[in-house]
Amino acid sequence: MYPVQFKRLPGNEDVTLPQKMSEWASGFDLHAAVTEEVILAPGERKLIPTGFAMAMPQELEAQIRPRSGLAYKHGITCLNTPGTIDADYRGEVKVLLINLGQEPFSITRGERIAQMVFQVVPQVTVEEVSELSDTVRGAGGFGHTGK
Ligand SMILES: O=c1ccn([C@H]2C[C@H](O)[C@@H](COP(=O)(O)OP(=O)(O)OP(=O)(O)O)O2)c(=O)[nH]1
Ligand SMILES: [Mg+2]
Repeated sequence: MYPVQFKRLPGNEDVTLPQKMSEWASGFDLHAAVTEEVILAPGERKLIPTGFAMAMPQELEAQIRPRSGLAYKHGITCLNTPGTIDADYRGEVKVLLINLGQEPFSITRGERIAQMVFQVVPQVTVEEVSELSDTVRGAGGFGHTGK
């Protein structure tokens, strides 16, 4: 178990902190901390506040992912999915939503807009080299094995 801390930001006492909606859910649902109703027009993107900041062990990251229900029913997704929350970030967590649907979408305070999944990030060493090891695939990519 990795210890993660959530800090409610001032003025957001009424906004639910990230929470799992079922016992074994991967994601903690994130709630909008908008002060008034926000409308996303078709094609429009907006950065939505969540009203909290957090701290996690340095070997973790958090990913901000869309909710499939909003994507399926309304075409609402995260533009930068998965959004990356670095372990050393102490600012407010925000969600970059975009409306890929045909209708305006309304976001009200407290509504669940996205989810956050924690991941372990392997620590690596890097070095610059002049030759890489050979593989069967080589430089083939972008569909070179067929459709
Ligand atoms: O969906 C997101 C993505 C990022 N962030 C915050 C946390 C993250 O640690 C920081 C930087 O994100 P990222 O590295 O993706 O953005 P950047 O454009 O590289 O900014 P920076 O130069 O600050 O790293 O912004 C969010 O709150 N929500
Ligand atoms: Mg960055």
